[in-house]
Amino acid sequence: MAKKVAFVTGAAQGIGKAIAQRLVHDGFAVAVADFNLEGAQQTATELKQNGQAIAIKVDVSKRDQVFAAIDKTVTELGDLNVVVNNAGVGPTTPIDTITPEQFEKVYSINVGGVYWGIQAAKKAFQKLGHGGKIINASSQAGHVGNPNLALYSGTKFAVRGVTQTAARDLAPLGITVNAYCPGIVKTPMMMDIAHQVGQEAGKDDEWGMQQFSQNIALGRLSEPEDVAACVAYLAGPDSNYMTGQALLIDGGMVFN
Ligand SMILES: NC(=O)C1=CN([C@@H]2O[C@H](COP(=O)(O)OP(=O)(O)OC[C@H]3O[C@@H](n4cnc5c(N)ncnc54)[C@H](O)[C@@H]3O)[C@@H](O)[C@H]2O)C=CC1
Ligand SMILES: CC(=O)C(C)=O
Repeated sequence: MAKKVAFVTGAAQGIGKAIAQRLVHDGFAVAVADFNLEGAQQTATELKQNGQAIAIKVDVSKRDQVFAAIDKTVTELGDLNVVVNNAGVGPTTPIDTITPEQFEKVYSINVGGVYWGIQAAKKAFQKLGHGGKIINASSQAGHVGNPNLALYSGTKFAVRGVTQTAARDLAPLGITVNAYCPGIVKTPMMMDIAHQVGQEAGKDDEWGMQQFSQNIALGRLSEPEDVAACVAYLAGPDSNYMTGQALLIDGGMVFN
């Protein structure tokens, strides 16, 4: 079987790292792309014990950097089949505290990074003469408004909209576009959010996390690997007849 190549952003840690690990396990050569080059290199070194991986520094909010990172992936790994636009930031932003600078930063990364990843993937797939799969990070917070996350939640609703429209635009090229919507995942991002929510209420991190974990039907927080398993499905042939979807992987928090 021909080698498959995946490009994963935000793969130095957390969910992106788990996705990169799972895709290598599934036989992909993986480009670990992150703003944090040292972390990306560390992940790539670990992945190389089980397969092929490279590390690439990229700021996903910068269109030119995303195109250059995808070009580098094709040059070094020889193909491109899957692009996972996973990188994101999640500051807590009570509605009246949002500044133009925060708005610019969070939308540039969480939404801009998805637009640039889609454009660069489309260009590369067309140049390579085949279709491909684009997979974007949304969230349960992109299905229901989460308290104190007005800015973040807005970006994750936007990612669902971008995913649906891109799915329609790119279907004639043999490109599918889907999103994954994790619930509360034990990663550095979620630990930071729990810490901030706890501090604002004069409570500790554990209390902060409990505010998010109360309504999970399956009764536990998510591991990054829970998300990676569903992304592996979106990256593989079993999801070939699926496009424009936003898959909820939240242990049963949001039912729609
Ligand atoms: N942790 C959670 O509970 C949930 C996370 N998500 C989403 O999943 C994705 C991954 O989240 P986590 O792993 O939890 O986050 P994390 O904060 O643990 O890791 C994010 C990674 O993205 C990288 N990154 C940040 N800004 C970047 C930029 N401009 N360019 C390139 N890389 C950049 C960071 O260096 C880091 O390695 C995000 O899009 C997040 O919004 C969605 C739902 C729940
Ligand atoms: C960080 C996030 O996506 C949450 C709380 O759903």
